[in-house]
Amino acid sequence: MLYVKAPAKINLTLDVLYKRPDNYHEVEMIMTTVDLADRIGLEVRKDGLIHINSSNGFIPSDNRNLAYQAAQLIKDTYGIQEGVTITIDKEIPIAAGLAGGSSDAAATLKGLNELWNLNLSNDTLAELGAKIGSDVSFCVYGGTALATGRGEIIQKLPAPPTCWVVLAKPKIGVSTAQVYGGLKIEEVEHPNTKQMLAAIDTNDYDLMCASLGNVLESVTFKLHPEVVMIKEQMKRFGADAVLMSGSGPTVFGLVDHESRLSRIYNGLRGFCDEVFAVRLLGERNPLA
Ligand SMILES: C[C@@](CO)(OP(=O)(O)O)[C@H](O)COP(=O)(O)OP(=O)(O)OC[C@H]1O[C@@H](n2ccc(N)nc2=O)[C@H](O)[C@@H]1O
Ligand SMILES: Nc1ncnc2c1ncn2[C@@H]1O[C@H](COP(=O)(O)OP(=O)(O)O)[C@@H](O)[C@H]1O
Repeated sequence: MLYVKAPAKINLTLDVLYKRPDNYHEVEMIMTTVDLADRIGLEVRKDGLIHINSSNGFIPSDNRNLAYQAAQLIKDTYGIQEGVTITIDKEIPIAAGLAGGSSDAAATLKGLNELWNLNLSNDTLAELGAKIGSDVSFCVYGGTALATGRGEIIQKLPAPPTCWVVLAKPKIGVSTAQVYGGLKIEEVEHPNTKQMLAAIDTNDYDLMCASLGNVLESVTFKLHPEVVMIKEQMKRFGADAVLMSGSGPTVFGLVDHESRLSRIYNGLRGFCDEVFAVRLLGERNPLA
C-alpha cells in the first residue's frame, strides 16, 4: 500500500474579479497548505476497478468522490488496465472551505503517478487536476501560491511568515456553487492582494494579518450568521487576525505565539465540534 498525505488549504486572500461567460468566476487568491491532512492509501488491483474505502460515512464512495474521479482520469488518459483501491482516512472537515476533496484528488493523482510509473511532472498532474475541480491544481503543488483564472493557474510563492493557525468549523456545510452564485461583485470590499504578496515577500507577520480578506464572507455570513459569531469569538479569545476560508464555513485565526494558542483553541471548543490548532506547511523560519 502506498500512502500519500493530502493537506488542507486556507485562503489568505480571495478576490473575485468578474463572472465569466462559462459561469465560473475569475478569481485572484493566495492559498497556503496547513498541517491538517487526510491520508490516502493506494493499492493496485488486477480487476481494473476503482474502489473507495473510507470509515467516514459522509463522503461518497462512488464516482462522485473526487479521488475516484482522479483515478478514473489517470486510467482513461494513459490507458491503464489495472484498478486501484483508494483508502481515505478523513481528518479534514467536509464541505468546509478547506479543499479536503480536492486535496484527496491531488494526492490520488500523485500516488498513481508513482504506482503506475508514469513519470508525469507536477505541471501535467495540475493540468489533469483542473479537469476535476478548480482547487485541485493548487493541491498538486501545495505550499503557498497565487491562484488566478478560475483557480487553476498557479504561481508559486515563498512561505508566509511563521505562525500558528486555529481552524474552527461550525456544524454546517456550505455549497461552494451557492456561495459564488450569491455574490454581488459590485457591492464587495476587495482584499489588497498586492499588499499580501508584499507581506509574504518581506516576511512581515503584521502586514499579513492586516491584509487578510475574502469577498465570499459577505455571502456566507448572510446565509449562516453563526460564522460571524465564530469570527468574533476567535478575535475575542486573542487571535491576531481572523478570516473565513474559501466559501466557508471554517474560520481561521492567526497567532505568532504558541502561548496564546490554548486559550483560543479551548475557547472555540465551546462553540464548534471541529477545532484544530495547526502550523503552516513549508515554513521559511521553522520555530524551534
Ligand atoms: C471557494 C474555493 C476557494 O479556494 O474553495 P472551497 O471553498 O470550495 O474550498 C474555490 O474557488 C472552489 O473551488 P472548487 O471547490 O474546486 O470548485 P469547483 O468544483 O471547480 O466548482 C464548484 C462550483 O463553484 C463555482 N465556482 C468555482 C470556482 C470559480 N472560480 N468560480 C465559480 O463560480 C461554480 O459554480 C462551480 O460549479
Ligand atoms: N474525497 C472527498 N472528501 C470530501 N468530500 C468529497 C470527496 N469527494 C467528493 N466530495 C464531495 O465534495 C463536496 C465538497 O467537499 P470538500 O472538498 O470537503 O469541501 P470544500 O469544497 O468546501 O473545500 C462534499 O459535499 C462532498 O460530498
